[in-house]
Amino acid sequence: MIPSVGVMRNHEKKPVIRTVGLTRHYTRNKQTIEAGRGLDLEIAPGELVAFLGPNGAGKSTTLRMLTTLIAPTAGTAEVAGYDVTRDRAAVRRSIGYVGQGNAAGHQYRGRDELFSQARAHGLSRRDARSRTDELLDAFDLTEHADRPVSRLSGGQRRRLDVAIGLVQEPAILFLDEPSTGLDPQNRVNLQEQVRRLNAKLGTTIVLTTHYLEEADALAGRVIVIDHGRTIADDTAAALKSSLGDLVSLEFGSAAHAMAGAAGADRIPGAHVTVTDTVVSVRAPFGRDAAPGLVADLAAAGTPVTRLEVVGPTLDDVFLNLTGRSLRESNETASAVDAADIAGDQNEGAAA
Ligand SMILES: Nc1ncnc2c1ncn2[C@@H]1O[C@H](COP(=O)(O)OP(=O)(O)OP(=O)(O)O)[C@@H](O)[C@H]1O
Repeated sequence: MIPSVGVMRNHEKKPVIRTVGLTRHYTRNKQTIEAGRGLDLEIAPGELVAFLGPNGAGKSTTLRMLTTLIAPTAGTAEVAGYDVTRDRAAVRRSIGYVGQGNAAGHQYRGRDELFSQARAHGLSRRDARSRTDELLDAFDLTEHADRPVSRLSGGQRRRLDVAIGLVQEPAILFLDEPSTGLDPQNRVNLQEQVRRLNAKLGTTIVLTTHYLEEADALAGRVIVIDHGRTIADDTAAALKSSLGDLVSLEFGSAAHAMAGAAGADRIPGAHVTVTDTVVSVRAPFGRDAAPGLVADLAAAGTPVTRLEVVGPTLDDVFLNLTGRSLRESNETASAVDAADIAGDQNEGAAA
């Protein structure tokens, strides 16, 4: 059973993000694209939330509405108590936002970018300098800090982008695919920074990702988005445990496999499929049930010749919900021509 959608976990705290029926349509080649379809959402202060979904699911669109960069077609959203349509300036003052592109200007040094951001947010020269050094160090950028941004690698620029988003220690931080373009080591480094910010300062963080592992490892709450809709909303652990383990049993013959399938069917909540001599069983607590099942089948003269138990991944959760693999959906969607949508990307960007 998939847990409730759009439920705020901490009911004692007033939500800092609340959406009701949040909807966004685009028109492309005279066709309407429903990038956001009636999102109802409440996020409490201090939550670390990942929007997980394949390319084109509507994650960025949702983030761009919440950060006032684009206007909703319908529905409402409040961020930090301000309406994203009526109080855009107040919303912007209350948040940090790191978009998908490299926001850092090219002619400046990374150090200067950070320093000017810190000054722009009201820090004294001394504090701005120490904040700059702290962020350069945190993102392993110290040795690259005095090079023009144009000469940094894509991964280094991405880290600088995120560092810039963290300068003013916002109460609410939105990160649009912060890890894209980073190598695994820098990805872990970034995740560590995000986690620390959340834990140390209680910053509410909403990030988008199509990395299953990232959502799994980092976020306290995973909101799975597909075709502009929320299709699941819970902790990664709860989403996975709702699905259960996958137990594969191999037999010496197809007849034994049929007997195995009948035995596996008795496991509570089991979903059993048979392919030739292999029986696949998806069941909550399948791992715990497997030894007993194997023993029973051996005693009945239909022994298992090979056993494998695999815990569920978030990809399995997505597959179960949509009938598609998240990984494959990403690959397919990546092939779509991005040039088509470049037209109104910047709509509403000027406050
Ligand atoms: N400016 C635009 N004009 C027209 N269609 C758009 C525009 N921006 C997004 N779309 C479409 O809206 C849908 C949702 O896009 P969105 O960028 O929100 O998805 P996403 O989940 O963030 O994907 P990704 O992981 O690739 O960033 C897609 O079908 C996309 O092609």
